[in-house]
Amino acid sequence: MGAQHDSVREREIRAEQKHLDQVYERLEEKIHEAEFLMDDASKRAQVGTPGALAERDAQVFRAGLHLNRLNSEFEDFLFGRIDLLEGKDGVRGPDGAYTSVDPAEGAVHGDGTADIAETLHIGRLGVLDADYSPLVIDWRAPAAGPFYRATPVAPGRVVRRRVVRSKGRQVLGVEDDLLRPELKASLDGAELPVVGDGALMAALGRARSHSMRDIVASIQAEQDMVIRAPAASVTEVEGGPGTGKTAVALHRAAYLLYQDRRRYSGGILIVSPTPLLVSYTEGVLPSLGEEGQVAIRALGSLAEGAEATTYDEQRVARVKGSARMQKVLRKAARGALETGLRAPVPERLRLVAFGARVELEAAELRAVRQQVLGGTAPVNLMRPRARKLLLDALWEKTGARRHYPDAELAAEARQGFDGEISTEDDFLAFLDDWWPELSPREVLGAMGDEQRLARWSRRVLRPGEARDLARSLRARLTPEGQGPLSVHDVALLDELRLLLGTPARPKKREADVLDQLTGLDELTTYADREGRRRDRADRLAEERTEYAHVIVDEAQDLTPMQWRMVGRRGRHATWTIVGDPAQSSWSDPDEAGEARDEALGKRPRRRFELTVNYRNPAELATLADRVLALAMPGAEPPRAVRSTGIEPRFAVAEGELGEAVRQEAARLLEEVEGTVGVVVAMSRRQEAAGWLAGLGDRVVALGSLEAKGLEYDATLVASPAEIADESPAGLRVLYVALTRATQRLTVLSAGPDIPDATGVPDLLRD
Ligand SMILES: Nc1ncnc2c1ncn2[C@@H]1O[C@H](COP(=O)(O)OP(=O)(O)OP(=O)(O)O)[C@@H](O)[C@H]1O
Repeated sequence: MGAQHDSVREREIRAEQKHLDQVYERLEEKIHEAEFLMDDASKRAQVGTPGALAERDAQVFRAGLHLNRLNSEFEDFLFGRIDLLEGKDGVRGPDGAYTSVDPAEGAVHGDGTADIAETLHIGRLGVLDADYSPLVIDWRAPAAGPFYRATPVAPGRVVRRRVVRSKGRQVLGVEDDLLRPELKASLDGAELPVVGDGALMAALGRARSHSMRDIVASIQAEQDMVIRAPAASVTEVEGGPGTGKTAVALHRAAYLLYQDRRRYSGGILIVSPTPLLVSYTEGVLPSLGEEGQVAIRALGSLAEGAEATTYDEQRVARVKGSARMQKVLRKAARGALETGLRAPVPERLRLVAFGARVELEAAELRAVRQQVLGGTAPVNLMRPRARKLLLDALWEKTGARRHYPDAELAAEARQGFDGEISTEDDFLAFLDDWWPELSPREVLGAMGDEQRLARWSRRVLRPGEARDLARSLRARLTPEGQGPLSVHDVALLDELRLLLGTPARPKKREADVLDQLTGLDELTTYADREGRRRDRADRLAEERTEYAHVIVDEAQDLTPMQWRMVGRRGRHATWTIVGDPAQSSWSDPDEAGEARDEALGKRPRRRFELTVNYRNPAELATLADRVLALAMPGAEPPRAVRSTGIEPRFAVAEGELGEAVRQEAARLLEEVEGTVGVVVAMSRRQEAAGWLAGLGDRVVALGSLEAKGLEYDATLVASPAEIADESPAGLRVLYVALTRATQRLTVLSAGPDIPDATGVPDLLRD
């Protein structure tokens, strides 16, 4: 039976190889065509006739795309196949495939036999043969839907689903799922063979590296519903750890671009909690053939120019993230004008005008300032009005108006007066000191002064909170606001930018016509393209302040102030929001919920739930579920899809914690092929890196908040009690730490964990 099975497998691999050869032959033809078209197009671009751009549009675009993606050295260009019964209405779509999801009336014969009427191959992009029948269907096309959606309960027309594994041009293996096992199906007159036992398990068991892989070959039905959900509104997705929320969000970005490239030329923003998660996930979209239009940014890098990676103590983070900061910042932006940040605020204005001295006293100046600040415009943009009202007051003071009974003459004289004064150095210097153009950093720096901040935050923050906030700002920033920002400072800076107003920016560089053709600039080496991809992505992020679609990953962790910052970037956007309340490290979910509602406005929402944990084996998930029960009583954990038979290990640090961590990490490195993550309390983040020195780059140390979204073959969680005690949301943070491993988990206890005789810490006991 085994030998026979092997020969079936080999025969099936040969059959898929034949198809793949055909695909590559066709692709080579397309490359030649594309090169010819590109060449021709660039000649026409040099001639520069007005119609040139329009002429070469569609076909060159497509050819360039093929070329670009083909050169991307895909490991598995073609990865799937479905064998289908005839479609119900016999109608075929533009790609040549039947459009109906349901089988035709007579597709299954009375004796339970059926013929395969259609075979579709699914790949990273669509390829048509010379007579326009599909050789490969793009995974995002409607015809590919059944590859992901069909289940044995609702198979539709799908009889057999096959995952084809290939490397370069060589087919390595096939794995089949039979969705209608009750049928005796035949293909070209022979019985339909079935090989292997499922691609999903094979994919899940593979060792992990420091970058995430795409899941195109094994997207599951509940995930596919999210990926292909219509984009007209807000798509909200909740699911426990490992349910594929991040993977789904990334695949959705690729799907949306495929669906409506024109609309999403406005850019897709993916907001990620940490730079670690950004670098872990940023390879997925290029592997799906999508690059330029998507910017993945960490929360600490969302405001222009910021690159924050440091975290505040929880106590301070709670204040900085709170919606109450809006009021404080508003007061600070206005109050900073009166504090003389750069030079003492002048108390009076004295000038000589029309041959006489004119003067405005402190009280008069204050009245002008109050009048201007009564408006709602950003503070820096009020400067012209302040200037105008000063001139009004000065003009009144000269008494000159009375000398000109004729209105026309008076207006002329006034114009002369304004012209004279407003170019005078003394007046300009006064204005700079009295109404300086403030930068967000300057105001943030000014908030480091305890007395000032106490004034600006009166009746909004408690005195202790204001003190903590001022101290935290002063510890990192100079009084001018220079110095490293914390992740939570960035949202404050962004809010200040809004309150202060940005001076007009220089005009954007004209977009390069060749860039728009996605491909003309791609007739280059891979390394070249990588460099350019980064340049382009950077440029995109610099230039865009608003996006057409915003995807928020780990949405449960955004503070109210961060929701405001993200919301500003998607005022006219559609949204996809993925998260898990049970993993939230924010202490006041209600306040964050309100800010989220405000960011999303009245857009209709579509909700989805993901229920299957693809990451953790059941043995590890069961342990994590105990913490979930404490962190969120009554919450339903996701169902772990596989089991390894390997239970978590419990160890106790008898001596120094660092030494024990090192030993246990070394042990895990022996046991797994891929990566090991060592999760410690945030306060131990620095020293933990030192503990692991010399163990190689397969192992990394992480503060508990940095572990968000990441995964490792094995995880070592050092002192659960320390992690849980670090903040009011500590148990949820511990739940995150315990759900990072794909194979093995070691829990290392120290004194505060109160381990029992078998080393199980108090928090994890049954
Ligand atoms: N359909 C699938 N096929 C293969 N692998 C999958 C599938 N869905 C998810 N995975 C894998 O499961 C792991 C968890 O996915 P992901 O990180 O997207 O989950 P998550 O819900 O974002 O988790 P967390 O909430 O813990 O951050 C990843 O390794 C991902 O590749």
